[in-house]
Amino acid sequence: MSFKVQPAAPARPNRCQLFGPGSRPAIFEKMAASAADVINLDLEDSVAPADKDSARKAVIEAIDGIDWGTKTLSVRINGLDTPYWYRDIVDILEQAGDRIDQFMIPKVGNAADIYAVDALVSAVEAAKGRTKPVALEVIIETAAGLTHVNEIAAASPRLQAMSLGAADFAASMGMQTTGIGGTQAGYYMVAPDGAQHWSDPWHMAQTAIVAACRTHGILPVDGPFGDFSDEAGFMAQAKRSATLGMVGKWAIHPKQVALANEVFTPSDAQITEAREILAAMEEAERAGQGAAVYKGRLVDLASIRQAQVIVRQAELIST
Ligand SMILES: CC(=O)SCCNC(=O)CCNC(=O)[C@H](O)C(C)(C)COP(=O)(O)OP(=O)(O)OC[C@H]1O[C@@H](n2cnc3c(N)ncnc32)[C@H](O)[C@@H]1OP(=O)(O)O
Ligand SMILES: O=CC(=O)O
Ligand SMILES: [Mg+2]
Repeated sequence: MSFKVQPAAPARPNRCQLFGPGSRPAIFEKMAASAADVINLDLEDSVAPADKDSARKAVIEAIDGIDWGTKTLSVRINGLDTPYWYRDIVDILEQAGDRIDQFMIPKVGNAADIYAVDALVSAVEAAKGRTKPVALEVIIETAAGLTHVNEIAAASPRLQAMSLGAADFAASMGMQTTGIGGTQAGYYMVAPDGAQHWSDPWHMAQTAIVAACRTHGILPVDGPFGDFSDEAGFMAQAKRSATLGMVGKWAIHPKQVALANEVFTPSDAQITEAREILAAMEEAERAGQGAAVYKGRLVDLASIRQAQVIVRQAELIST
């Protein structure tokens, strides 16, 4: 272990982030009634330029006008390369109440992007005497974002979560696909017997995001899976993300909420196994041993840390 202890990520459930266009207020109540842990009201790419002002107004009304329960309420602002983003922040912080928890910043390219938003948020909060600081979350969805992912993760104490945005990421990288997440037809290897084996084109970006997040105590989240009719594809993508250390996934359709919650909630079997490993290690410790055998396999002090990840996830969700 480094001298610097790995910081803990925010202790709140983030298994599913349900998105909805800010220009479609008719679905806001449905979003609030969903089983998603986080709600993302979108002012960015799901809102046409002509609707930016009216969507912002609708979101401001909805922040206080709808009962969001205990959900984390986040608004995705427009990108810093647009004329809209400063007004998203200023109008929301001047006109909406304290129920907003977080701004999501899309297409971040470096730490200075976060600094700019942090500075603006801080100024408006101070001017309005707001006592609840708004948190930030970011999307890594450009080549620059991935290149600077570590400095982005370290950029502000307001930062709580970081998502991979597969659609814009693919576009920025020049990837030859129009799919949003999941298996890509061109990304395969040929085995000696001629069989095709699909590989995961999102793996490197996901792993880089998880490492940056874990280094700086931020929640790593998998972004959208566009084909909402493909449940098996969503589940496979989500399971890969969970296996790599991500804590949740976006839903771009209500159908996907239950799927994400299922994958990112440890199963009873996983919890039982984790608790048995911890018990086996306590027994080993009492016997003066640092390693033991559990169901025919090695468990040691590292296994305690692995098992604690599962137990902590389960405890977080049950509270
Ligand atoms: C690449 C990115 O940036 S992704 C993030 C930005 N994108 C978004 O926010 C898009 C979010 N999703 C949507 O806008 C919509 O789900 C769409 C356009 C994909 C599909 O919308 P629809 O054609 O209305 O879907 P569908 O007819 O299957 O909806 C079924 C029900 O769910 C509701 N619904 C649709 N989307 C949502 C949502 N995001 N949240 C809650 N409820 C929703 C519908 O109102 C409908 O309700 P009803 O049964 O009471 O009539
Ligand atoms: O914003 C999300 C994306 O995939 O692009
Ligand atoms: Mg995007």
